[in-house]
Amino acid sequence: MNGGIIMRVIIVEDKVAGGKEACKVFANALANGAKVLGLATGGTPETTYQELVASKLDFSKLVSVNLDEYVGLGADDPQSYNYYMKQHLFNQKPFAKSYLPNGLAEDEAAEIERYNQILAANPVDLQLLGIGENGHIGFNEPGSPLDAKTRKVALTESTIKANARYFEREEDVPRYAYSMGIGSIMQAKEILLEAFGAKKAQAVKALVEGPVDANVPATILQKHPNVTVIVDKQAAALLTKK
Ligand SMILES: N[C@@H]1[C@@H](O)[C@H](O)[C@@H](COP(=O)(O)O)O[C@@H]1O
Repeated sequence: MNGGIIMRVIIVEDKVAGGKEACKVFANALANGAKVLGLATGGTPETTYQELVASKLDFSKLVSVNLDEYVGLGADDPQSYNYYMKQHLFNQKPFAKSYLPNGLAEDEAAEIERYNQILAANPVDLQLLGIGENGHIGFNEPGSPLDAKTRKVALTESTIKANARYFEREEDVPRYAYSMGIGSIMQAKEILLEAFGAKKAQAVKALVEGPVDANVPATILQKHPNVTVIVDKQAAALLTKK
């Protein structure tokens, strides 16, 4: 239970409508002086990025920090999250500075430290999140410590399978990633989580109605004071209160 904090849940027809709602949340954050945007990858935020690209919003004086990156993939690798961000947002709407973990860093501990320093120097005003079918956020898989900062994480089999659609073969999906920890994510002043499609319905039910449970990492968001959840009808299907 969330101790009285209300999570705003917006149910939309589909992911296109979801992207439009999300764009409003971004516009509002910018109007309120947001300087640092926390960004996410995956299929879910694609419509949001389309809306942001089409909008008049200006990110040229803002900083972005991303949640995660696959260990072993460089920024020029089409499957990397660095590449994804350039394709979906940065090429069209550049920021003053955009940070992602470096999947090719030789010294992993130094890379984690570097990213934590970036986050300390750039507190996130609005963090965009998707959600894994198993309730993961970033790459914080079930059982992740709820107070962790950036770290190297092993992907679960379910995440490897879910993300295999972006790779030629399932064997090509990296087994590790650098991810902002749940503690880092919870530092954001405001959080916007999106979920579209029936595969996310169970995770969304746990997120909105379940108890806080480290086995469903997203449920910790119930303890955050400013969370908006945008879901389509399919992802909202198991919610009891609509
Ligand atoms: N690390 C990412 C998450 O940030 C993302 O939210 C999730 C869902 O992805 P999708 O939006 O493609 O369903 O999967 C990946 O594992």
